Amino acid sequence: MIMGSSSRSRVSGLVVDDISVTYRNGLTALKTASFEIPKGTITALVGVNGAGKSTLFKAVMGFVPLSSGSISILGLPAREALRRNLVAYVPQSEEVDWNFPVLVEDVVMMGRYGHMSMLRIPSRRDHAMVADALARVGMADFRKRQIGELSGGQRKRVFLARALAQEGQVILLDEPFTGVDVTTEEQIVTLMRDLRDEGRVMLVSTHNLGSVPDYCDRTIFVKGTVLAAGRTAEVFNEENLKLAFGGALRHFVLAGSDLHEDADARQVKVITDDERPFVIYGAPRGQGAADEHTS
Ligand SMILES: Nc1ncnc2c1ncn2[C@@H]1O[C@H](COP(=O)(O)OP(=O)(O)OP(=O)(O)O)[C@@H](O)[C@H]1O
Repeated sequence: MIMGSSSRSRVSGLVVDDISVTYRNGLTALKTASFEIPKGTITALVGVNGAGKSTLFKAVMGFVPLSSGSISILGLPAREALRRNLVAYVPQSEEVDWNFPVLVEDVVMMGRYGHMSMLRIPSRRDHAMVADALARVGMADFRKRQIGELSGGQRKRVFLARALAQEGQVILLDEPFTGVDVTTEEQIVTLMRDLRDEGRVMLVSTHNLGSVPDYCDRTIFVKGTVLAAGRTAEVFNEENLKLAFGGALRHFVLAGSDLHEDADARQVKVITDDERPFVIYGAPRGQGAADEHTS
């Protein structure tokens, strides 16, 4: 249970306090989950399929009701922060109907709807914000294209542009790197770092474990609840990976003649989901702390 304090919550980006979510079919997808992340951070949300990552996003967005607990965003109750358009959501590709005929610039303009009157007539500022957002994700030349004609990576960038046009201060990205090539992944990471440096809160669900320590300041391990949360340097370790992923990850150790021609006792431990291995370089157990790196 996280105890509330008004001075602390003013600097907090996102505080999830003891929340539980039960779907209508009776399945409790999250039970007494808590974590807190400050502003100006990129946080990874990791866990196996069905662990509850999307449910957590939906809970923050107010798409599913909490059966208990509370969420505060930038020091405000979630409902108020949502009303003020402070939270932007970049969905998984599968959640979007790509056959719907809509231009790229119209998708990004949707991010401005919350800032417009009921008539939704875009102002000059709205158009400027859309152009800026598209330029920022490198998609300005595609503004008159149909969204359905774009590649997976280009669509992701358009949805990121929508979040920027919305001026979201808390941005939730649901698996932004699925089906994206390495160059696009790098562009998205660079953009996320810039947004972090502007003081925004980025929460990213990802299955690319190997890249988490590269760009995520914090990590939250999810498995029906929050197993562990904190600075990546402190919590992204073998123990929590095993707790969260168990048999879903392969572990192997390279040592001895597999690794060295001489009698070097050092070893390399690899924990992998077969996409991006997480590599721990170090001495064998009992011979000093391991130095952790990713490939
Ligand atoms: N609308 C729903 N109604 C009932 N159960 C649901 C609903 N949405 C998700 N669930 C269940 O809740 C649990 C958590 O699902 P969730 O989508 O949050 O997992 P996830 O961690 O995002 O998984 P993935 O990595 O596959 O995206 C799963 O058991 C899922 O089957």
